[in-house]
Amino acid sequence: MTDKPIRVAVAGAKGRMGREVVKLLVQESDFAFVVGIDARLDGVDVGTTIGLGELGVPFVRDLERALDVYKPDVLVDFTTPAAVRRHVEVALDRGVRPVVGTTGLSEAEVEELARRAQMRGVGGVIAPNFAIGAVLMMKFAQMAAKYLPHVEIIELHHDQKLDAPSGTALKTAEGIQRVRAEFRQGHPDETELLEGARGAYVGGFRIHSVRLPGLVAHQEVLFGGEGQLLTIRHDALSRSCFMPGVALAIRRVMTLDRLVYGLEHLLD
Ligand SMILES: NC(=O)C1=CN([C@@H]2O[C@H](COP(=O)(O)OP(=O)(O)OC[C@H]3O[C@@H](n4cnc5c(N)ncnc54)[C@H](OP(=O)(O)O)[C@@H]3O)[C@@H](O)[C@H]2O)C=CC1
Ligand SMILES: O=C(O)C1=N[C@H](C(=O)O)C[C@H](O)C1
Repeated sequence: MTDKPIRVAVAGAKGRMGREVVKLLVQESDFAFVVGIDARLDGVDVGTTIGLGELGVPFVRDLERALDVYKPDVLVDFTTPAAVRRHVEVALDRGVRPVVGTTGLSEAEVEELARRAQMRGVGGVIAPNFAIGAVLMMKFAQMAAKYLPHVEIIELHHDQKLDAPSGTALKTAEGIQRVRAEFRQGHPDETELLEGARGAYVGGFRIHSVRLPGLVAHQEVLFGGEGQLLTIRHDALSRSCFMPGVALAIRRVMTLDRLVYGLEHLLD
């Protein structure tokens, strides 16, 4: 007996990440791409819109209708910080498992969504970064912070990004805060001559956000100690680097009975 393919809906299918996800879904035989969600392209074929040729898979304007009519097992979401929370709620309430790459959810919102998933008995994955290299960068940064607690994060992204700091930078900071006793770095009398010069303050250290055309997604975590510096850096040079993580999440979410935050929870 062959297993049935996993039915997948994609919110944000015509965006930079959504397009890559659609390519992934049509390449892998254990996935069936059933519907795209887009407010402005109701009824239009997703494939022709994103240059993949006719796929026979429509865009549907309304998320509720898309889930009710096409009955996906999984909703992949790469949309915007403004849309993502409601999308996850709608999916969970219908028993559809969310796999979310969209950033901008606060820790409190993630906790609230995890409670909702538990109440409904539905699995889900929220991962601010699906690239294995970025997951390792966050892990290495957490290891280093225990021994080198003076740290600054610099994240660099393309200039169309809506949220700052990035979800990856915030998750890196959360991990560091778990192992670093809180203290305020730098000189106590330090003054910003230009507002924002020292970046965003989180638990005693700083996150700096750079936005430029030409960049994709990059992050450095810098540690300083007496007579030494350690830099941990990850560069996403192409959005294809996120796809193995997305594929893993779609497959693994089918067996989860809770919502997990971070790809690391799906790795050995
Ligand atoms: N977790 C990870 O590994 C990664 C996460 N990201 C995150 O993914 C998100 C998307 O990034 P990216 O693809 O670059 O962004 P894009 O702006 O290229 O794509 C977002 C898409 O979502 C659509 N959209 C907006 N609102 C809705 C809605 N309510 N319903 C359905 N579709 C909607 C947009 O349509 P329109 O333009 O018409 O509004 C657009 O097509 C960001 O939050 C980003 O930080 C990005 C890369 C990796
Ligand atoms: O918007 C992006 O591009 C990215 N967003 C995610 C984030 O905010 O961390 C992941 C990656 O950095 C690319």
